[in-house]
Amino acid sequence: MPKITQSLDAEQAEFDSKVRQIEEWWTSPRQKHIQRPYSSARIASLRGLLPQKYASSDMALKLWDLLNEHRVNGTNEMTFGVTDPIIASQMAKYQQTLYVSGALCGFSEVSEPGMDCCDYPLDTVPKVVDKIFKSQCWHSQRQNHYRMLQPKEARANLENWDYLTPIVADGDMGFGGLTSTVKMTKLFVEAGVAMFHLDDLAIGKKKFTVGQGRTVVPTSEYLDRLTAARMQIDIMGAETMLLCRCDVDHSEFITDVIDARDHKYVRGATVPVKSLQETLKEAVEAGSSNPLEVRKEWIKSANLLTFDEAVQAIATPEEYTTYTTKLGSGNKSLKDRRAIAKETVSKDIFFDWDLPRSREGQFFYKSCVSGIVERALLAAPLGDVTWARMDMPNWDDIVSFHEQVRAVFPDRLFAFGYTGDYDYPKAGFTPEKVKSFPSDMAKLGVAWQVQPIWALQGINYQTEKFAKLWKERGIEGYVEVVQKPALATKPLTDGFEKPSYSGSYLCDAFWDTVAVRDVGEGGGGKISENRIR
Ligand SMILES: C[C@](O)(C(=O)O)[C@H](CC(=O)O)C(=O)O
Repeated sequence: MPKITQSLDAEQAEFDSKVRQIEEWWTSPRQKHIQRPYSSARIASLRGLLPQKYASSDMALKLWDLLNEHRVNGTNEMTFGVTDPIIASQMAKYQQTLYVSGALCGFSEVSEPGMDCCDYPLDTVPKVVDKIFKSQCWHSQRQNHYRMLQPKEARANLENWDYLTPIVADGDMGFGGLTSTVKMTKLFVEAGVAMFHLDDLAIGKKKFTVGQGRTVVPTSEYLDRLTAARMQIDIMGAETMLLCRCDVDHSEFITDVIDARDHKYVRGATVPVKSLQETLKEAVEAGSSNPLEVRKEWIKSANLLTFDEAVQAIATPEEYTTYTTKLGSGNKSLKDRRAIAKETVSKDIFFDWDLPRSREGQFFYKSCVSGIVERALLAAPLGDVTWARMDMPNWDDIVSFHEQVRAVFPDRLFAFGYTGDYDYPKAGFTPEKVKSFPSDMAKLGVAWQVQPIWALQGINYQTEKFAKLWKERGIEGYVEVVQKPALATKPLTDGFEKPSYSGSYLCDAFWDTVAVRDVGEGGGGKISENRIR
């Protein structure tokens, strides 16, 4: 291996210049809102010596412009989840972005399918992004080639789609410790993603049917995750956008109480009872067949409250006012809260956040809008877009959340996901309100909106209909219900009619270019690239 012979002075000058370049880059309109907790020199020192350029940067800049245009106009992009390049190609005609959903990938892009538990390998979603991005490039190539086969005037009548729609992808909770997040980020950038989201959910603790809610990680862990991703994007010198998703809404647990900023939302038992785990163990040993019911009863008996709620329940109204005044608006730890309560409230406050801890050690957590706002505000400077993921669309909460964040960051971009099983009537939405929901949210700055799992509900529905038709009517049904309408659809659904979706012209052009010959009838007609040139 040859040694690098550069002088120390030259090496230092090169390094200093790289640091200056990074600093300049960070002041660009796309970058200037981001606040890094690390220096440009640290990033320069973390880079390798071979400068790389990533398509992810081009796609991110495109997305950045698109979403900011929407924000300024109070409009929005509407997209849906996709894992299949064929579906992605048709979306390009109506959507300006695509979403690669983790839930969908977990169902269809792995050898062992399962519910949206993020238990698939960390490269699963990046691989799907890579597949779709390459297909977008291919469509763009074949369309461009086909157009350039035609004389200039004829091109006016041809379809001309922008297949290079920026891809937004699901980074879930980063798939492990910080080095996993770094590796996943690298894969996303290399795959051509425009933006990906990282959530504050706990790894391995997504539960759906056991009557328990989501689990979030401490604020500090969430911010570290986002910082790890941002650092890796910076190391790569990419423009890739980071979407900070916060899952506090409807979260029932937090994994740890290491961060005092979370203390006011942690719930504890306010009566001296046996711990939940002891109670469950004893119940099971005594032959209980319904531990869920035992858990429910225990929760009732323990009167779970946050510390401040426990103070309010015990103190006189005057004492509580003195308590909250002394508390101020800072993020006091439980220890500080206890000390203030001791000074201001005459009775003792019983509060034990260990008694309710789950089998896996999680603490009970009170989800509320202020909790989401606090996290979103802390996360915002590390990312580009904010998403408060909601289990149910509560309009008042949606307005309150976005208004509070916008009061601090007026130009903030927001995202929103129409989770598949939203029950709109139950959430108080009239049909009119459902209709205006996207545009109402757009006025709050929610520039990017997604139905993440259409491919489950929608494709299942369409496939079931076609499977029935095929069984009952065979090829006649196919011709009448699929082929004829597909070929009659304008714009074309790219179903076997010229301009050839299959890319046959492109394929023939390769032969043609290599062999410098006409491709003959049935391929590209008599047109050859060499003749056009
Ligand atoms: C967006 C999401 O993360 C996904 O994996 O698609 C899911 C989708 C859903 O549950 O509808 C989520 O919102 O958690």
